[in-house]
Amino acid sequence: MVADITLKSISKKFKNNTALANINLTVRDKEFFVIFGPAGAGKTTLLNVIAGLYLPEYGNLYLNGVYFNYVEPEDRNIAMVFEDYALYPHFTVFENIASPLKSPKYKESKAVIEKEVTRVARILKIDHLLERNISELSNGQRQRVGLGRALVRTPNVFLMDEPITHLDAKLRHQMRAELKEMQKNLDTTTIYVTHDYLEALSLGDEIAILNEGKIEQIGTPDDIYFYPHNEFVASSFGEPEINFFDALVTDDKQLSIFEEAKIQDIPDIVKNKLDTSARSIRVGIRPKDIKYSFVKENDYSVECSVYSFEPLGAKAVLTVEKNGNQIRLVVPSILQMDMDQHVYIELDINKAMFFGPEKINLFSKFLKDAKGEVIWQS
Ligand SMILES: Nc1ncnc2c1ncn2[C@@H]1O[C@H](COP(=O)(O)OP(=O)(O)OP(=O)(O)O)[C@@H](O)[C@H]1O
Repeated sequence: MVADITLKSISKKFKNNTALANINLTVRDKEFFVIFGPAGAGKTTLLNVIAGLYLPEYGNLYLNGVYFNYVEPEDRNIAMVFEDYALYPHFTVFENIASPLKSPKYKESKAVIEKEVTRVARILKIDHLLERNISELSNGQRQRVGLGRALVRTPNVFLMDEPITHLDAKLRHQMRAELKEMQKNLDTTTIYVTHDYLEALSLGDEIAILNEGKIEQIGTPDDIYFYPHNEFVASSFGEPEINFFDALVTDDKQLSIFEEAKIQDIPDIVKNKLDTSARSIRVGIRPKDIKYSFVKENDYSVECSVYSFEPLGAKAVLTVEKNGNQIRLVVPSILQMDMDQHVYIELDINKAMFFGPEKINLFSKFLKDAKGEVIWQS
């Protein structure tokens, strides 16, 4: 069953509040497509538009190239999985998973129901729990039953809205791997909403980043992490967050970030993009790409003072202060630094990203035309 979905110029308002503004995207058949964004970005609204629960004010939806704005939700063959599964608590796992197949629309035979429920329960590794009541399950097991109930219908498309957000960290990690494998086995187009960047990077074949109802970028996890289109995307992916520095472009096309220290020669490929007339640029460097030392090692060393030191197992997040700005680094946790202690840092300019006017990455591979349609992505 082929299921690709295209959204063209979709807009949706709630009174005066624009929840979605000119959304253009294509989800390819059998793709695991992630919609990522902060609270209130419009993620759930977008799923609801695809499911048919909201009609967009403007724009068209296509399923396999066929216009489907006015197809009723129940006729779209789209299964939605929410974080809150609303299971029947007094029924068994089997009965819960089987329930969609007993609805007037499907009314499957007993044999078909038995086969389908067993198939799905095996994929979700809950086949040993089929006779248990929902009230006797852990939260993680309940979430799987909820997924199972969506899976038995073999829909064209799955829509999943933060289905594992409230599981504990260990189980979430495990479920991430299982969801990915499950999707491969099921061979079904999946659109998955999350505000967790690790979930987005590990699950998505492609990720759309939504912010204030607009698409900031669409791309593969590598595109998003290594070529973020703008500062918003760069700062949304990575923990601790990427550091941004204001830099001055000098006449000889070098960069100056700190008065007291030089910056290594920037690569020619970057020089060619720099505009000396603009004079200022923002440099983004991830915390793992800044070195520390306790003595001034060379002309590139910048003296800072320790603002905070957070041990996180083997690694620690060291925050230092320079000229009133905070800079985050990842360091080994055995270092044990004291507040206000002096340290030196060195930026690895070869790992830096460069953001120009409008906070756009000079090396962005994400281009849109005047109508907001993506015209090029590597
Ligand atoms: N039924 C509604 N009536 C009025 N405003 C709404 C309605 N649903 C959503 N909104 C508004 O639309 C915007 C987008 O909301 P939406 O729930 O789609 O965001 P989200 O990205 O899913 O957020 P979250 O991660 O918090 O669930 C928000 O400003 C929200 O307040």
